[in-house]
Amino acid sequence: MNKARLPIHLVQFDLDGTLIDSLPQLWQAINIMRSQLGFSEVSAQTVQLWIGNGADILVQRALADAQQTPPKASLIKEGRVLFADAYQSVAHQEIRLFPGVIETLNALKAAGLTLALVTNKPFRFVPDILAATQLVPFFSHALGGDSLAQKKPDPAPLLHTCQALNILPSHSIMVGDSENDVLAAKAAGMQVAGLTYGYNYGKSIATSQPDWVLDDIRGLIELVKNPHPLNKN
Ligand SMILES: O=C(O)COP(=O)(O)O
Ligand SMILES: [Mg+2]
Repeated sequence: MNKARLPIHLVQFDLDGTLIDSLPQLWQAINIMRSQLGFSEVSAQTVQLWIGNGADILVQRALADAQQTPPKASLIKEGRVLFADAYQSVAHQEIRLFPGVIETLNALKAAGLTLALVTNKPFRFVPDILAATQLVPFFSHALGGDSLAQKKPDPAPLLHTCQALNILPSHSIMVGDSENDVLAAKAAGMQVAGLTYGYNYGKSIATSQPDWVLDDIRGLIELVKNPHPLNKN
């Protein structure tokens, strides 16, 4: 059944796989960590399947794959430090925005909407990435995966952002590439648009049943003006 659609005042964006293609840098950092620990390198396609639950889980997945068994706590600890050092040095280098991102953010801002960032990436990596991609001025609020005790798919970061900006979840939309974004938005009582070009464990975002499925982020520009069920995919 179609829900009544309320006007949208706040757009919350995911980062990895939605605004930026961070796979090259995450892949590089995972391989640096694996090499330093004496493990073989992996393909970008494999690393892509591990993205979505923050850096700690990414490292755990990369080590479990390397050992073909759950890694010991001491190895995970070592891996996290090596990954963090490697990623810190490459995270913002030659980073690519997905097509239409700047055009979309400009159009939404010009339409008077408030924009926020809610990523599962640890917050310490976020400011350099936003600065390198010239995204800083767009966002009124930004949270990382370690900013609160819970991260997506928990609704807490999305609800926290609504509260901080004094905008109701029912007047907000989440935009992301992962089932974690869709689950968090639904649990928060927000509308949600799923993008097809990012990282979702190799699955189609449509399987999570977001309110809209978009192949191009520029689709948001019309959607937020008229978030009517007829626009629904
Ligand atoms: O850090 C991750 O695993 C994914 O980050 P995201 O929430 O911006 O997609
Ligand atoms: Mg993402």
